[in-house]
Amino acid sequence: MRIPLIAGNWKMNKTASEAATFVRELAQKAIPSPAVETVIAPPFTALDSVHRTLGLGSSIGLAGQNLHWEDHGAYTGEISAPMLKDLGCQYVILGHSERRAIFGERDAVIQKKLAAAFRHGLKPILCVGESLGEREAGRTAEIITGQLKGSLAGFTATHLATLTVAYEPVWAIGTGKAASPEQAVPVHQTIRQLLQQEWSSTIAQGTRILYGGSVTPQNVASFLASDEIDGALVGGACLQVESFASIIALAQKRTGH
Ligand SMILES: O=C(CO)COP(=O)(O)O
Repeated sequence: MRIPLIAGNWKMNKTASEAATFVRELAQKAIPSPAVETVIAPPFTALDSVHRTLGLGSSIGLAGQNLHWEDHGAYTGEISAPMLKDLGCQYVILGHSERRAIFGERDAVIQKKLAAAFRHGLKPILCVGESLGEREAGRTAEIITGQLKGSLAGFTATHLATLTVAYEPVWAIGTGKAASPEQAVPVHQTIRQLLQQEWSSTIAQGTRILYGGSVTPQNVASFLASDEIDGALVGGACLQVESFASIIALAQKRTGH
């Protein structure tokens, strides 16, 4: 049984003090439920204030938005896995399409980052997704498969036990044009089949695959209606307490809690 995950990727939004106000309100509005896991990924500078505001034992988990593959050293401007752990993170988002497109991250680098996450017990949320041109050229499955094989190369089933994959079509991110469930589900199936082929059916059945790209309170239920879609990675709609809390509530409703 895969417990659905609703994760909010704040991207480069909110100062530490704005973040504290936000999570105080979110903790009041979002009713905790064991049926749906909730995670937020504030910018690095807000992690400490969010962690302190939520307090120990909060039902809202924390994720970093990125990390460096080394634990420490001369890497100006970078943040390591032990630093994220120390600030209360259980998760880290890796391979986001904005990291790939704007910062030139390739699968081989994402692989090293995944290794750092696994080494330190941070659960990675690995993002994959095709561009509009790639989809229109009928290359979606090939692109997703290549990204997964490249970034997951060399990892064992034991490593993958803590992996979450997020399918985020690049053309759906921040555009207000979400994929339809009919477009997303076959890609989720492709991802699950690859996990089965390359690792095991236990890994394939146990790995959560989220959908991301213009998820809103209006469309989240249509994604979660499919057994293939184990939650959502939310961008814009996670920045307001009302909309993120209602996405969480809708996910809980889907699971009957
Ligand atoms: O990139 C995303 C989450 O990681 C999705 O962003 P939007 O929900 O704003 O499209």
